[in-house]
Amino acid sequence: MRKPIIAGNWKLNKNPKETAEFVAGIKGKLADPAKVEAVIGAPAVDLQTLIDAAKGTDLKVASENSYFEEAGAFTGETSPKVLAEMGVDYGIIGHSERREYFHETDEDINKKAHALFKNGVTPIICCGETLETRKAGKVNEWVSGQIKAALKDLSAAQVASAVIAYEPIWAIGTGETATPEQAQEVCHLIRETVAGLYDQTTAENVRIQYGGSMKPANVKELMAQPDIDGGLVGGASLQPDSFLELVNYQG
Ligand SMILES: O=C[C@H](O)COP(=O)(O)O
Repeated sequence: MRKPIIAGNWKLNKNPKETAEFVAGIKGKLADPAKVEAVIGAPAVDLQTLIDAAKGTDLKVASENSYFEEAGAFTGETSPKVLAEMGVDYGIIGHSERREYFHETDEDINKKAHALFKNGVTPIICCGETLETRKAGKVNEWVSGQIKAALKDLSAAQVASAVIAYEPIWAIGTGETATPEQAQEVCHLIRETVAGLYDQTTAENVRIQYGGSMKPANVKELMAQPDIDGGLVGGASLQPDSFLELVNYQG
């Protein structure tokens, strides 16, 4: 049985003061952690504040990016080893904004996945197609290609414990959400891809999130889809009330 996982991704928003205020706003109001996992992904400069503020709550913490090397002459990068030492639970990697604006490749993302696992941080591996790719009818080959590349040489046990986020780029921050059927279709394809690469048990264990304008108004119908196990949420994760509505979608 896969536990639902609702993860906020704040992107380049919030400072440490706003981070502490946010956690104060959700304290004591999160869903039963046995029923749903609540995660916030914050900018690197806010992570220590987030970790400190989240102590004693059920909120888990994610980095938004990390490098594939642990230390050395890599100015400006974030070490997966240090993230682990700090107590970060999850590491978002391969977000389409990283791929587009920072030219991250499938190979980089695979190396980052290995580096996170090596340090005991669970990756949230993002994938998803552009509108052009969708219009060209190439969603399946595009997304399954991203998944195959991202998972290269990971063990079945690692993949079973990972989270994959399907985020159609045309639905990110646009207010335009994929229909539950569209989201389900691709999340199912991702699970099938994992089954083909590994086995049925691994595919049944890996958690798959949908991301792209998920909000309180559509969370229930998206989460009702059999292959959607959670959400990776940008805009609607920025305010405590809206994040709480998402995390508490089961009522
Ligand atoms: O990582 C989150 C996604 O990019 C979705 O962002 P959004 O909820 O603002 O559309």
